[in-house]
Amino acid sequence: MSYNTFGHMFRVTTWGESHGPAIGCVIDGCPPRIPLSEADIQPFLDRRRPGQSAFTTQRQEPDQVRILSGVFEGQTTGTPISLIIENTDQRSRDYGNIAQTYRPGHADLVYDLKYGIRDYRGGGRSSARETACRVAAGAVARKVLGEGVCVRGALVQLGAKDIDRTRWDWAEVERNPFFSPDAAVVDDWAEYLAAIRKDGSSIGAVIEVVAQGVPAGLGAPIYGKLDADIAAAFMSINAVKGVEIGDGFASASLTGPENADALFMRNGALEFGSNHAGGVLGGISSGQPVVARFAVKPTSSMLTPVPSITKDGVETQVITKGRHDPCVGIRAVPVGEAMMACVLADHLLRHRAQVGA
Ligand SMILES: Cc1cc2nc3c(=O)[nH]c(=O)nc-3n(C[C@H](O)[C@H](O)[C@H](O)COP(=O)(O)O)c2cc1C
Repeated sequence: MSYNTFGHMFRVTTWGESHGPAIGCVIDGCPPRIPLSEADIQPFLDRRRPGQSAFTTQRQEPDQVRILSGVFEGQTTGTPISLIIENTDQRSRDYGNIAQTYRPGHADLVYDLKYGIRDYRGGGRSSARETACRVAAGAVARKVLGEGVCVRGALVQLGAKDIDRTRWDWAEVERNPFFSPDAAVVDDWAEYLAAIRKDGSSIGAVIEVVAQGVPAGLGAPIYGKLDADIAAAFMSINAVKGVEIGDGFASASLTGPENADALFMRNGALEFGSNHAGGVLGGISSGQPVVARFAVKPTSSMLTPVPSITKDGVETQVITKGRHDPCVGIRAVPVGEAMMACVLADHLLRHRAQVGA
C-alpha cells in the first residue's frame, strides 16, 4: 500500500490498523517555533472519540495522543512531528465472521482482490480508526493557520432529515450529540436514529465545513486548485460518496444573475454580495468563507443480513456483529474539519513559498 501521505508542504503520513497496537501519523513540513503540546491536539480527538453517546459505536478508546518527536521545549522544531495513539479496546472476536466473507459496501473484497492479504480485524487499514490520525494532524494544521482562521463543521442532514438553515447556531453544534447547528431537530433526530439502530440498519449524512478568515490567494492553479484539493481530501475520508464546494450541485439550477457573487466597494474595502462560489474562484481563495460539504453513505456493517460471497466464491449472507455507528456521518464532522485545516495549512505554506507572505 503505497499512498499513505497527503499534502505537499504540510505533509501528513498516517500509519496503523484498527486492531493493531497503535495508530499514528508523521507530519513533515510543519514550520518551526510554533507552540505545540498534546493539550492542543487532545480536545479535537475527544470530539471524534467513539463511545460518547448512544448514537456512536460503543468501542471505548481513550484516544490519548502522545508526541514522540518534532517538539522541543514546547515548540515545533521544523523536524518531523510523530504522533501516536494506542489502541486499547480491540475485540477482534467480533470480526471473526468477516475473515472469510466480504461485507457488502466495505473494503474487504477489494483489499483481497488488490493485495491478496487483508488484516480483517475491525477492517484493518480500511477502518475509519485511521481518521483519528487525521484529526490529530488537523489540530497541528490549525496551529499553522493561526487564530485568525476558524475551521468548523456541522451535520446538516441526517438520513433524509434536513436542518432549517435559518436556525443555524454554531454554539449549538457543541451542545448536542449530532453536531447539529439547529437545536430544533435534535429530539426528532434522536428518535429517528434510535429506530434505525433498533432495526439493525444504518443511514447516511451530509456534513458542511466552513473555514472563516482564510486569506485571499490560497490555491495553486491549475493542478493544485484549492477546491480540487479540498474535494480530494474529503473524498479520501471513509464512506464519503460526494463533495460540493459552495452551492455545488444546486448551482446548476441557478441562472447566471442568481449565481453571480456581486462585488462592491464599502468604505474602501472589497465586499461580496453573496457566496455561491464557496470562497474559491479559479482555484484560489477569494477571502470569503470557504464552504464545502460532503455526503457520507450509510454504515455498511450492520445487523441486517445482506447477500454476499465468501473468499472461496460461495454465496452467503452477511451480518456484522460488533460495535458500529448507525450513522458514521456524525463522527465524520471533526474528520472533515481536520482535512479542511490540513489542506488550508498546506496551501498557506505553498502560497508563501511561491508568492511570499
Ligand atoms: C468516523 C467513521 C467511522 C466509521 N465506522 C464504520 C463502522 O463502524 N462500520 C462500517 O462498516 N463502516 C464504518 N465507516 C466507513 C468505512 O470505513 C468505509 O465505508 C469503508 O472503509 C469502505 O470505504 P468507502 O465507503 O469509502 O468505499 C466509518 C467511517 C467514518 C468516517
